[in-house]
Amino acid sequence: MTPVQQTYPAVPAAPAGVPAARGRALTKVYGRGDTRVTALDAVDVEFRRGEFTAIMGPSGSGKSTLMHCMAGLDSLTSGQAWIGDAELSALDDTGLTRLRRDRVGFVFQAFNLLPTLTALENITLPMDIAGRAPDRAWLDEVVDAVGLRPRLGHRPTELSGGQQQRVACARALAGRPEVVFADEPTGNLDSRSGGSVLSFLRSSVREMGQTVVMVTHDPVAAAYADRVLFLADGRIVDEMTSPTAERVLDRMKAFDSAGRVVEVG
Ligand SMILES: Nc1ncnc2c1ncn2[C@@H]1O[C@H](COP(=O)(O)OP(=O)(O)OP(=O)(O)O)[C@@H](O)[C@H]1O
Repeated sequence: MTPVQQTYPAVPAAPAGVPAARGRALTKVYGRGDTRVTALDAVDVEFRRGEFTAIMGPSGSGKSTLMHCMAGLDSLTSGQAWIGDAELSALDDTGLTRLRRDRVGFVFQAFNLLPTLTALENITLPMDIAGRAPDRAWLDEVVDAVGLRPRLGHRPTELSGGQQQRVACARALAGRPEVVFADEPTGNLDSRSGGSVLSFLRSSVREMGQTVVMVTHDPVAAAYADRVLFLADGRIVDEMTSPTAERVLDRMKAFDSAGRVVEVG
C-alpha cells in the first residue's frame, strides 16, 4: 500500500505592504558585570520585500547577532522583531519552529547539506520534514534559475563547493519563504563560485521577487546587493544604496582596527 503523505499548507504570508522583516529597538546583551557585551544597541531596521540587503561591519560589530535575532535563532534582551506580520517574542517554541520552517530560508557559510541525500532530496528536505508538498512549478523555476538541473541526482561529495552552495540556496528558496537570511554564503568559495552563488541570490530577488538579507565581509559580495547596511558597535551607522565594491571598500576603511567609526571628510 502506498503511504499517504499528509500535507500542511504553509503559514499564510503577511499581507501586501508589510515589510518582509523588521526590527524595533533590537537590543542584545551578552554576559553580565565585567563580561557584559552589548552586541545590539537599540537597532531599528526594515527589510523591504523584493530587496537584497547586505550587512557589513568590522568583526564583532553585531552582524551575526542581528541576523540571528531577526531570524528567530537567538532571543532578544529587549525590542521586537517581525517576520512579515508575526512578532517573534509572541511565539512559543513550536510557533517559532514553524515560522522558521515555513517563512524563513537559511544559507550558511558551511553548506550544511546531508551527504547521503541527492541534490534534489536536499532541496526538498525541509518541505518533506514539514509534510508539505513542494509547489512543482516554483521548484522547477528555482532549479533552473540556479542551473542545477543536470546535477539533481548527485550527492554533495560529487558536487563542487559552488554547486553545493547553490543547492543550499535552492533549498532556502524552495519553500518560497518571506525572507532568506544568508550568513557569509561565499565565505568558503573561490571568487568564481562565489560569483555564481551571488548572481543566483540577486536573480532570486530581481526576477523571482524574493527578499534576501546577507551578512558578508566581502565588498565585492556586498556590491551584488541593492543596499548595504553598515554596523559598528552594535548600531547601524550608515546605509548605501546601489553599492559598488569600491565605494563599499572606501566606507569600510573608515572603520578603525578596533571597529569604531572614524569620521571621514
Ligand atoms: N554567545 C555569546 N556570548 C557572549 N558574547 C557574544 C556571544 N555572541 C557574540 N558575542 C559578542 O557580541 C558581539 C557581536 O558579535 P557578532 O558575532 O554578532 O559580531 P559579527 O559582526 O558577526 O562578528 P564577525 O564578523 O567576527 O563574525 C561581539 O563582541 C561578540 O564577542
